[in-house]
Amino acid sequence: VPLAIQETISSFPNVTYDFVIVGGGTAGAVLANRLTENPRWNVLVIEAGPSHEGVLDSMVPNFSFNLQNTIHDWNYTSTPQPGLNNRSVAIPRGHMLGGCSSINGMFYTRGSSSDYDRWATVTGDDGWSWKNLLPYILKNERWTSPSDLRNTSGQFNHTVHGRHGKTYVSLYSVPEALDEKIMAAADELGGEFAYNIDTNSGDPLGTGWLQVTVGKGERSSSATAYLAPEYLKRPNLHVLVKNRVTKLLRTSSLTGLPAFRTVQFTEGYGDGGYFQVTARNEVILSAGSFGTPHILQVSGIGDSRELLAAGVEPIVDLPSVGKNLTDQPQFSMIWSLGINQTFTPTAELQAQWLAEWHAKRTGPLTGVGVNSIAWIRIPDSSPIWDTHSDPTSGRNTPHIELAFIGGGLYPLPGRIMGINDVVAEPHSRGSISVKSSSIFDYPLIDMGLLTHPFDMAALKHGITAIRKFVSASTFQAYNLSLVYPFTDESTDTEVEAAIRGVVASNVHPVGTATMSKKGDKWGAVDPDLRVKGVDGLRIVDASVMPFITCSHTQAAVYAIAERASDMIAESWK
Ligand SMILES: Cc1cc2nc3c(=O)[nH]c(=O)nc-3n(C[C@H](O)[C@H](O)[C@H](O)COP(=O)(O)OP(=O)(O)OC[C@H]3O[C@@H](n4cnc5c(N)ncnc54)[C@H](O)[C@@H]3O)c2cc1C
Repeated sequence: VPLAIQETISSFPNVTYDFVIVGGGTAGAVLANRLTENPRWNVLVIEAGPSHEGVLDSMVPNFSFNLQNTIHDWNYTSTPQPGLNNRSVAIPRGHMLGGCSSINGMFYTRGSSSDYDRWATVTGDDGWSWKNLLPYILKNERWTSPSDLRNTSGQFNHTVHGRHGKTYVSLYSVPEALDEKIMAAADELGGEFAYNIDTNSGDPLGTGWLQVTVGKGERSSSATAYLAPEYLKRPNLHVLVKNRVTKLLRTSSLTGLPAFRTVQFTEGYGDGGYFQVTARNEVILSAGSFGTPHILQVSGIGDSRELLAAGVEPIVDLPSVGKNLTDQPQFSMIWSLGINQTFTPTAELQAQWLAEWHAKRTGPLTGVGVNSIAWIRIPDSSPIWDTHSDPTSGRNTPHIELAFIGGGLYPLPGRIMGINDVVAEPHSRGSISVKSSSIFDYPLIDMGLLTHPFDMAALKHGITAIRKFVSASTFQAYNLSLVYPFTDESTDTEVEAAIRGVVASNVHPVGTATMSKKGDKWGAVDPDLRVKGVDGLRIVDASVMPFITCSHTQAAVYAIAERASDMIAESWK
């Protein structure tokens, strides 16, 4: 373990910290790196989970699912979901350095330009627009070749990528038989499925190749990138792991607003006693969409009535904390292939793949399981618009994401084919609320999945689009039969019941401490990410997104964190 990462606070030299970052996750690691570029600032990161170093399942792209339900996952469970026949759903969250970027599926998708332009409109800060945020998106990105080193020309647009950032981004690396079918179907059907050379240009609509946060055959997380050994050498960066922040404490204030510059934390579960650290400049909350609102709530910052009911003394009434929880409902349609020759990954093959990965960082384990995606917009002519308003940010924005899952190994297809149907920008909202004054009592997480009827209508539109897609002539050779979660014979009522029976969270919760205009009564932070009505405290993570992006959310989090680092540095220089 490098000196900069320690498990007890007393292992660090006794210094005054200029910034204390709560959560060494996706955003937190970016801030830790950028703020310590200034050698005059001492920065402490407090992370609840362990270090990322040496965790094989986090390094090998194909092993990411092994991390769920382990010490590296917070293992949250939702409340019973009325939209899902009262089922509770699992919501994994990273519990290690790098946070979710250390356990996620590595999809690299930015969303649409209108998503960011909408943030700029609702916050009144043009700095959040696509045009102004793009430099930060590129500042994060280090575009590189996929591990199979194939010729990728025509598979991406080099003008929209950054080459000098920290997080590796590359095209998928394990070609599959299904790939050519997907592209042949996109060609044959055209229109909404037409090939899009780069769905990360700000205009995602259409079918394209997947880009992933993988470089040199390994996962690139915010920990591997921003807390790389060269940065851990900085004497002004201290990273404390396996310590949970339990509360923010009030400190004296010069502005008249309540100040919260002291952080209380503990090793393990509090049995070893509690510690405190006070930041000279600011405390930055980067504990993620659940951790951040929960810490605010146990510290007395939130909806006063809710806090009182949970036995927490309210200090700052901020009713938006924990509201506006937004996530994408998703499920997979699965077909079996009616052909003789399909591929099965035997134990022997898997052992060979692992040996290849260890020796060369190449081979099938460098893949994430998906090579292409399509982003579909419900047409203006759809009857859906007779009864629903459009939740998306603009006309270049999809309602539905399709992700294609093959499971084969070139040239053989897998035994089954899956297509994920995802509502990219849902209407439904949920909430996270505090249960007691102890951080160790998990909060109540209501994902709100499928509580708005538009989201069901959108998923059904997705099913129609998927059926059209697999009707392309290229799929005839596969002799497909739909086996899950309904069949081609199912009635509309059966389909809807099946959807409610299987829909899960797309594990992209955002919006629980949302940005709004300065002076707005709703929202938790101003456009400069300062907590409203509070001094000395900012939030930098997925919780500040006022609306979800039509994407997997890590690219947007990286952009927020890169811009926030500049804003914070600017205000204390
Ligand atoms: C299984 C999974 C798959 C995903 N797949 C993708 C994908 O393929 N592509 C994509 O773009 N996005 C994906 N996402 C979503 C994406 O990774 C997240 O949106 C993003 O990483 C969130 O970043 P964050 O900084 O807001 O929070 P996090 O990365 O979660 O960071 C929060 C950190 O704070 C720590 N913390 C929380 N509470 C405390 C406390 N009290 N004290 C100390 N530390 C605390 C946590 O342990 C964590 O390290 C996935 C997420 C998951 C969980």
